[in-house]
Amino acid sequence: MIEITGLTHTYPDGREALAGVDLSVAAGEKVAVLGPNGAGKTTLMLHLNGLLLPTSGTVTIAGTALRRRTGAAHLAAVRRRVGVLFQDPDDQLFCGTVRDDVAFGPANQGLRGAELDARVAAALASVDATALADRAPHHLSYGQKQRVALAGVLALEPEVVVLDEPTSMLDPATRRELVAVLAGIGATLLVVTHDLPLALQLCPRAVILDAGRVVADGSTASLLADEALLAAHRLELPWGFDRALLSPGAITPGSITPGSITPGSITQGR
Ligand SMILES: Nc1ncnc2c1ncn2[C@@H]1O[C@H](COP(=O)(O)OP(=O)(O)OP(=O)(O)O)[C@@H](O)[C@H]1O
Repeated sequence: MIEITGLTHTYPDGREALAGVDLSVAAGEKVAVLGPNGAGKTTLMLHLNGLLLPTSGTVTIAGTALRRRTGAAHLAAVRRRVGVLFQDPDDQLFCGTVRDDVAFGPANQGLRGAELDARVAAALASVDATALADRAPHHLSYGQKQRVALAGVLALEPEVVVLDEPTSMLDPATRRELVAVLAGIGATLLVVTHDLPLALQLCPRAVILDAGRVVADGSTASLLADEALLAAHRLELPWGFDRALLSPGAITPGSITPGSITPGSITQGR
């Protein structure tokens, strides 16, 4: 589904944020993208739907390649397939009501009438935001905005969903509910996060990015169990984290339900 080869990105001021990234992700995989501040995670994410284009190298989504000089038709094809949830939901909420906001993308794709209404209702229900449909997005709390922004992404029924720090501002209950929603998504999922328990809960596979390169790629549990690897890349499990959760088979996709592991149960003191 995602094939990235030799991807470099240098910003106009000369800063090289990606220095040769190679990454393959199969359809339906859930992959966490970990790494210290400034590693290039957001820059990588912005290449997945062509918001940034490679300085060199190629990003191929379901067979459509994005290169330095990619045309509008290729960009549109990729953007139909890849939904991106930005770290700040205010970057993607702009309509007068939540319902209109969630409808915006599918309406742009040509959906109308009952079909559009059903798509919006299903997306809002999937993030437990049905009751917010008539509210003004700019009046919502941060966590509510984030759920509505996710509904807007899911309403497009993307094959790939990319999330940048989806839990950074959520209270524990909202976080737990979001994890359950994301665990149930059939799409290929890439999650950029500093929340290592989230990576473990949601993503069987993780990559560590540092200084613009992939420095580790493997099962999330095995990467998080490698204390030297974590220390080398400024990654830390939360205080009190139960290392038994890193044992093979301790977390399975089936164990993630709205009532399962919470950040509290993982980090509760020892
Ligand atoms: N628009 C920009 N212009 C110039 N440099 C940038 C720009 N955006 C990001 N950078 C630089 O590119 C590098 C990678 O930044 P990026 O935001 O991709 O890292 P990140 O891994 O997402 O970091 P964080 O965990 O802090 O969000 C950093 O050195 C950053 O300062």
